[in-house]
Amino acid sequence: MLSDIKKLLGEDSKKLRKPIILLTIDTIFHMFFYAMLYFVLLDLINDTLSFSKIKIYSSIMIAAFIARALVNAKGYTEIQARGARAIEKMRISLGDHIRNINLGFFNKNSIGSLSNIMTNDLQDFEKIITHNTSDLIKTVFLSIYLLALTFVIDIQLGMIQLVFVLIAIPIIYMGGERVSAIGKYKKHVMNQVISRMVEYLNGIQEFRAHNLTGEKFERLENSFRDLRRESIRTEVAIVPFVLIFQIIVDISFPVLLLIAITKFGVGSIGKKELLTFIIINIALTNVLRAFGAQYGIFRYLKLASQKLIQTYNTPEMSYKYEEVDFDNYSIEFKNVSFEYEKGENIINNLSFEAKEGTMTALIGPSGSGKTTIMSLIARFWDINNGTIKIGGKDIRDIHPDALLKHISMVFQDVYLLNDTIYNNIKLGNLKATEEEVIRAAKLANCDEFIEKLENKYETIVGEGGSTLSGGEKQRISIARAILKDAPIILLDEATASLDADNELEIRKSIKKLTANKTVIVIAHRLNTIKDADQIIVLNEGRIEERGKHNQLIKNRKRYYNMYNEMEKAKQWEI
Ligand SMILES: Nc1ncnc2c1ncn2[C@@H]1O[C@H](COP(=O)(O)OP(=O)(O)OP(=O)(O)O)[C@@H](O)[C@H]1O
Repeated sequence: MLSDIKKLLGEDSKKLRKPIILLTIDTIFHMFFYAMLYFVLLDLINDTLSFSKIKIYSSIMIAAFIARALVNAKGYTEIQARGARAIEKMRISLGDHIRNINLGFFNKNSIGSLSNIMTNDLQDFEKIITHNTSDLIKTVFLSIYLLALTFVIDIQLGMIQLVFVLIAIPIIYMGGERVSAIGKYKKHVMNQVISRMVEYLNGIQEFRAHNLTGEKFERLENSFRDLRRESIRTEVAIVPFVLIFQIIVDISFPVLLLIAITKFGVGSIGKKELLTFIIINIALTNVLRAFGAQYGIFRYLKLASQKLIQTYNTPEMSYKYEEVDFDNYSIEFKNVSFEYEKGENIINNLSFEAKEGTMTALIGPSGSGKTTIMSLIARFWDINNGTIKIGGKDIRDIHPDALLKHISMVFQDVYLLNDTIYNNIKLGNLKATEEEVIRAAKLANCDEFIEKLENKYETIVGEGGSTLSGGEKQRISIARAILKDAPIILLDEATASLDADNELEIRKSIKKLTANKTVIVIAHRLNTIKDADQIIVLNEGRIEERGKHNQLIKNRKRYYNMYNEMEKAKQWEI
């Protein structure tokens, strides 16, 4: 475990040494009470307990008590403060790490499991470093110390004591193994609860619309029930092992006492040794009991650090350059192949060039790979074969953050933070001035609807932007992109039926956003397609046709058919 702590906390683990040492010193002071008890009992037996001796013993006890209080207070406050600071840093670095991992990681880990890692696992790990580790170190240290003292008093008694400990330890270890096994499943159930809760809350509108709230809530309720069952199972799992462990520890006391008294009877140990042994044995029994209880908790909490290490060990996307300047912003795909899951090729040997300052429209049936191409340009995923170059530079050589500085993305599903409209637009460029933010809002045709709101730019938009219409949200995301002013624009046009006003506003704002930029657009509208410098028709991750509108119409193939479909749909709308 200490190696886990070192691995996860890095340099910060050294800062925990001091409070742990302080808390261990506290246990040494704790021993003073047993020492005093020994002397008092000895004096009572020898009838030598005088008032002056009582004064000395009391003073030592009071001094030990004060020393304990001081050391304990210092140790606990330091370990809490340092632990909390270390965990805060870990949260940030874990967030950074996850940001730079290939998105495949999110495919393999559900929302529930990721939330669990970022909240519960980190909290459990915090408990390990702020409470559990020092308590365990204390009990282990004290047990060894007391056991060694037993050997000093009498080797035979020490050996018998050791036998009891050696029988008890594997039992508590087995209990720990059981807790680990069941705890893993409990964590899995916990992930499911969070995932279903997110699913329920996100989809509540949809579920209501389809009269599914009852069924979906039942799904959620079932996961709550599973969690309750697993929580009880985890708690109960350790009980038999702790009980047997404690029975062995408890039995060891009278057995050893009997043997010690017999030895005293036959004269192989003296009165002093017998007394010392009794006191040490009482102390050791208590310490071992505490160890048993702590160990179960420790094994459960330890699961958290394993999950955290696993996440840390997921490699980040590699890169050669931390920052990059491009000579130009042409995008080139050369024999690119890509699969999300092994054996399922989604993009097949794809080659095309989108020249700087031009607009490339991607069209094709659902699932043909349009969104995937966008994600590959932004390096959310790394390709399996071929190269993607921007301005002649392979994007795999560039840090994902550096690459994204040159790219603006406007997607259909706009996610807004639960913050003011102003701050949501400013996300495009955190260094932008107020005038720049308002200018971008005006260019994106947001200004008019924002001015109608009671708190204008200071209006809080609600989680995910729930208080705004789809069109308004999309315009805010366009304002963001205008503010960012990146030379490459990846744009997924809205398919959702926007009202005519909204559509017109959005079209105008997109025109301003995309002027003179390298634009890749998933096109759903005829105007966009007609205006594009190049149209790529995709099917099953392959280019089926490519060219300008007039050219493709003449070809009379898939594009011609799709275009006619769109025309018909347009007439229907009218
Ligand atoms: N994260 C993912 N993990 C696994 N498979 C995925 C993932 N995202 C997309 N796919 C699969 O890749 C294929 C291409 O999907 P993509 O979203 O690129 O298509 P699209 O042309 O944009 O479709 P649409 O027009 O419906 O948005 C689909 O079969 C889809 O199921």
